[in-house]
Amino acid sequence: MEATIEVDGLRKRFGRTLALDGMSFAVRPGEVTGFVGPNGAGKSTTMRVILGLDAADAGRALVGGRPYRSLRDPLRHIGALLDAAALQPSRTARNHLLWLAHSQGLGAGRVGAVLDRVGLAGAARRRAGGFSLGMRQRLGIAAALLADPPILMLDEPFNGLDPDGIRWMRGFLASLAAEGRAILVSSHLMSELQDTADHLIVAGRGRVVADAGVGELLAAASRGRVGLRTSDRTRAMTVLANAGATVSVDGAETLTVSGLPAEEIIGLLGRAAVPFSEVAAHRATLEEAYMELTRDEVEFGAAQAAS
Ligand SMILES: Nc1ncnc2c1ncn2[C@@H]1O[C@H](COP(=O)(O)OP(=O)(O)OP(=O)(O)O)[C@@H](O)[C@H]1O
Repeated sequence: MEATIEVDGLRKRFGRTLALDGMSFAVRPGEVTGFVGPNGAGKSTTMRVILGLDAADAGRALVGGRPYRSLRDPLRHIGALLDAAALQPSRTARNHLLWLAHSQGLGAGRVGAVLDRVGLAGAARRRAGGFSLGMRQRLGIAAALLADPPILMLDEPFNGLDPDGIRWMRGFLASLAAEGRAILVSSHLMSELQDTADHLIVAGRGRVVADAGVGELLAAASRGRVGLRTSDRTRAMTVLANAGATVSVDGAETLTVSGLPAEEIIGLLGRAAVPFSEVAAHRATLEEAYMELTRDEVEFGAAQAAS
């Protein structure tokens, strides 16, 4: 089976709310695809439709080329974590997974392996009710991996993780993708996906606002900006502005310059004897790329709120 998720033209209305308005994208194998967007953009609804938990009013969602409901052993095709809190608190982690495996006809063989894989082997005999949110996320992912599916779909798996947990999750998702799996992971904090996502689907108001490779997005957001460190900010700003650059202040000694290449900046400052200790092409963060992509969405939202 192909390790892909495809959604095409999904529409879904809840009463007066149009939750999905033509949502369309594809998730490819061997990649972590970040699914991002502000609250209410339709991410969870899309995931629920993919799993057949909500029916779309129009459009279709395919898992490995087929609707979820038509899959014979769905857990062998796609593992999902939608709500880490959905567990029986009195059960131990191990018993939770044994129960799941049993109820899905999977056998107990992989329970130890998945507990190990998510770093919960030491807590296997502890009751899940006493787990932190981060541990619950790991347990939820262990459950999603029980049948060793080629596709994983995780709704906000970074939620509640401390910095160590976030680092662990990034590496973990990357290792799952490196095994050839297709990984769809939602988040509303771009910084969490930095160094993990290969591809981004940005959602806004029920549809896709941007769908692109992360490298491409970062390059586009970085283009033409140069960071400058100088102990004479005022003179540097005057010299560069006179040469036609746009200059903004970042910190006490740092400026961002657009409109001039780094070599020209170095030449201009040198000729004017303005001291500087660093001139470097700006490397955008995922957060900046996202802000640029969603600027129109946000302006629209602000204008709406004001009207
Ligand atoms: N069962 C429901 N009944 C009514 N409205 C719903 C229901 N589920 C979702 N919605 C609405 O649909 C819209 C999309 O919600 P959804 O949860 O899919 O967004 P999201 O992108 O996942 O946001 P979040 O990051 O907050 O989870 C929201 O306006 C939400 O209030």
